[in-house]
Amino acid sequence: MSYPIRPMTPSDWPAFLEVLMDAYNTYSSPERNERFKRLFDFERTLAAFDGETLIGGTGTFEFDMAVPGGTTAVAGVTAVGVLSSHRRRGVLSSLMRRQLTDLAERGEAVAALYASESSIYGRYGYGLAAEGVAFTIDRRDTAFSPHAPSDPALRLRIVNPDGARNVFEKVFEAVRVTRPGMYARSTPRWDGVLADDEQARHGMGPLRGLVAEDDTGPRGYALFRAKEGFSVHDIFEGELHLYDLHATDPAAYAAVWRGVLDRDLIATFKVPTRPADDPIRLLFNDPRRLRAVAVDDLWIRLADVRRALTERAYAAPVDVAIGIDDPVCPWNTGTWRLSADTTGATCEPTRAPADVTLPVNALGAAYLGGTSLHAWNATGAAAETREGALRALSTAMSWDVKPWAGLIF
Ligand SMILES: CC(=O)SCCNC(=O)CCNC(=O)[C@H](O)C(C)(C)COP(=O)(O)OP(=O)(O)OC[C@H]1O[C@@H](n2cnc3c(N)ncnc32)[C@H](O)[C@@H]1OP(=O)(O)O
Repeated sequence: MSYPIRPMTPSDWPAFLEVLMDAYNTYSSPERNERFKRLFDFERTLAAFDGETLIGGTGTFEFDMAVPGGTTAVAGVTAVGVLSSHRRRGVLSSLMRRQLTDLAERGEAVAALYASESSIYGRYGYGLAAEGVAFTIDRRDTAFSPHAPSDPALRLRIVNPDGARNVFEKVFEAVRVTRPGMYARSTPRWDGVLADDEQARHGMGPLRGLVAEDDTGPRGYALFRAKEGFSVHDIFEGELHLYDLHATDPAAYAAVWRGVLDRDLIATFKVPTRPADDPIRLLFNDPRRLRAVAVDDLWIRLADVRRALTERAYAAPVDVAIGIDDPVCPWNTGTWRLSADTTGATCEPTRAPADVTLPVNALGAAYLGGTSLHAWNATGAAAETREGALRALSTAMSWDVKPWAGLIF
């Protein structure tokens, strides 16, 4: 059966919410729904219909996202859901194909998403491009190394997050361009970050803010929630969840972390996601005590390979003909000559034989600089016909700052 697809209008919103609630087995408060709606540009949504009934949908946000060497426009794919009565009939596949076609036609070369399950999006040409780490830290194990930076000019201040939004924004804006994957936060996006209703709390206490500043202004901040707790012997064993922590310089970074870790009466700190190369691992005296677990961060799909490859810089000069077979976005199929260096790149179709052949997922996975192509070669998914070409491409696509978006959308 085919299910016609068209962009949603505001009048489709209640039906779309019903689909999402059903698909995600969840409930969302009216306040949260309203906040969610404010994030959407209806022209960037798509819905599938069975007769008059909306049975599946998705949308994209327009992000200014950091990539190696700068920032570029990236479509952030979100709110993918299909009514449970209509699953496994190809609705998602139709939505994905249409969405990627629309993006490429609009000149948006790169799509990004957070996947609810890592088995879903590979078939549409997405590759896992960024990984984060989650930490569970015992309060007794948080000593810093004696080499941790410090600055006596820094002061810590506890703030009401609502009243300190401009402080967070200032620090975040300075930091976000430095790490591939981080994206600009619009006002409604900050509304979501700072939301503090019952649902946002997930059983924890109110959102609290901590700012590190000196006479020149803010240099770092953290956003967290805590929950008091007790052992059977009435010993305080509270828990703290750290959500957002950014700083403009090493001393402020260390000061904000210390300000969080030094809170009394907490037994365990949980940090759902940090960058894989988070410097906290170098600051801890005994880094293994951070008890790190890898978590998926961004999946990337090159909707327009040619254009996407010119929208980032490269770590080393490279000149390579890349063969791509892309059944989902057939306009990408062919051989592309990438000539690039540390300042930029050109990418043109070529009749020359390919030096390397890659699935489009591999290019997506490597796009933000965090994934080596070696493993793709080792699984047989990628291959080279010119010796050394794959390693040269992999080296050029790598980047010294690990990618991470750090905020699910
Ligand atoms: C970016 C985001 O928003 S991530 C959120 C994704 N949404 C969810 O997880 C909500 C709950 N799940 C759903 O709503 C649906 O099951 C969806 C959207 C994941 C899939 O929708 P469907 O319409 O059933 O997918 P569709 O029928 O097009 O399936 C296409 C293929 O994906 C496979 N597939 C679909 N869902 C899954 C899954 N959850 N896990 C593994 N494979 C899956 C199908 O088996 C099919 O495989 P095939 O191509 O080999 O035949």
